[in-house]
Amino acid sequence: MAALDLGGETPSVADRGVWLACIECGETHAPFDDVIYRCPDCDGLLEARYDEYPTFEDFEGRGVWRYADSLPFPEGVSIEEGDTPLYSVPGIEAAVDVESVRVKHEGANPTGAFKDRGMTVGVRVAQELGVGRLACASTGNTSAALACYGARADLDVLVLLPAGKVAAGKVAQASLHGAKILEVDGNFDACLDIVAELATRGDAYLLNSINPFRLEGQKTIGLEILEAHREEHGEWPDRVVLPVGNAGNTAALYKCFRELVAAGEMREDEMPALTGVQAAGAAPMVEAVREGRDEVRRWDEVETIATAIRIGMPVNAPKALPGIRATGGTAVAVEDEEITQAQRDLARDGVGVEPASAASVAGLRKLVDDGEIESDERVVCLTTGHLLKDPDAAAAAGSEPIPVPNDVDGVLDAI
Ligand SMILES: Cc1ncc(COP(=O)(O)O)c(C=O)c1O
Ligand SMILES: N[C@@H](CCOP(=O)(O)O)C(=O)O
Repeated sequence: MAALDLGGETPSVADRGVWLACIECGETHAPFDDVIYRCPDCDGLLEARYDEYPTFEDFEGRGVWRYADSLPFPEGVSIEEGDTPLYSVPGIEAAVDVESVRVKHEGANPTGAFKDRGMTVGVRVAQELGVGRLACASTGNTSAALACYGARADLDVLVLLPAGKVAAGKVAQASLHGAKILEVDGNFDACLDIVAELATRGDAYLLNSINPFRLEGQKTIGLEILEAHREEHGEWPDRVVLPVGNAGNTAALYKCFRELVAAGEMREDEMPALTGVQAAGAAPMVEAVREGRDEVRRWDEVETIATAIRIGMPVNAPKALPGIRATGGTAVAVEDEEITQAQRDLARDGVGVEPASAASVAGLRKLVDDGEIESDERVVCLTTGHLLKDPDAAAAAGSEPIPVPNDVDGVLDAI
């Protein structure tokens, strides 16, 4: 372990080696005395900090909790999340002019999305704080994961969904795991505004990605990518391409890389270039990156087939934008048709994903075509959720079943 910090104030309130620091003013706060989501002094986003940052040698075991030395607890409310595959995708690799493409498939998590990594940590923190009710706003996957992990921890779960805009598989998951589901006549951002207000009033513990402990769990995506990529290629990837909604993963991966720099595992100039992809109909981060702005402008009207990333105000933008810049990354918007084509291409390589996940591959293709990604780069695309999350989108992207009569000749005619 390396006794290094990530900058900012030396903590006055360290608790078990972990504390919260404001990314804006640097003020530090005890993590488990009170429930806080933002800096009480300046309203900035909070980040977990530790008195030591582990090296790869310190990790043992499997899944998210293999990385317990970089998490706030030695174990969590776990159903064996993490340890997802880093697939080769020969068809995509042949079609895209880069050195290599690998796909980190987070659809292989217990509830079929990366959110489980955040919830195994976040729900453990909720237990520590002794809260009674967990809550989130969701485009679907967060609600499925929170319902599942809340059930496992025997805690009440409340979820607010944008009415009519959440894929069927996700609502079914939240429902069966026992969450109370409220459908709001508004988009995801409106749901988040409401649930954040409930949390501030103390009516629920918020487990969206504004919660800094959620992102601690999601940091392990980066650790797994780096370990697996180095094992296969002998080096870190040059670039990680990922879909962006609330920008939690972008923030978490940047934090992962910075902690490895702090631990002496990685040089700053080796951090993979974080490359965010949004749907053209919901692209406030892309707009900010392309216009060189430090702040994201809220989009009130958002629309895309990739309902998981139908988000107009990414709450983690103040963490994610610096990550994209510091790593030499970029951001790009893709059309829904490009997303659907990438979903088909991934499926032909044997990787079944929901539309938002396919955005990463669509974005890679676009950036290569535009000459923004070089042919000598080793790239990892993050696919964030399983195909069955959104069966309607999958069926629409696939081919229609052919009705045939009940006899061999009829079947032979059809083939
Ligand atoms: C399947 C899927 N992909 C991507 C995202 C975007 O991730 P983030 O909010 O971390 O940017 C989400 C949710 O936001 C999601 O559910
Ligand atoms: N895609 C998300 C949107 C909410 O993101 P979060 O990471 O802030 O919880 C979802 O599945 O709800």
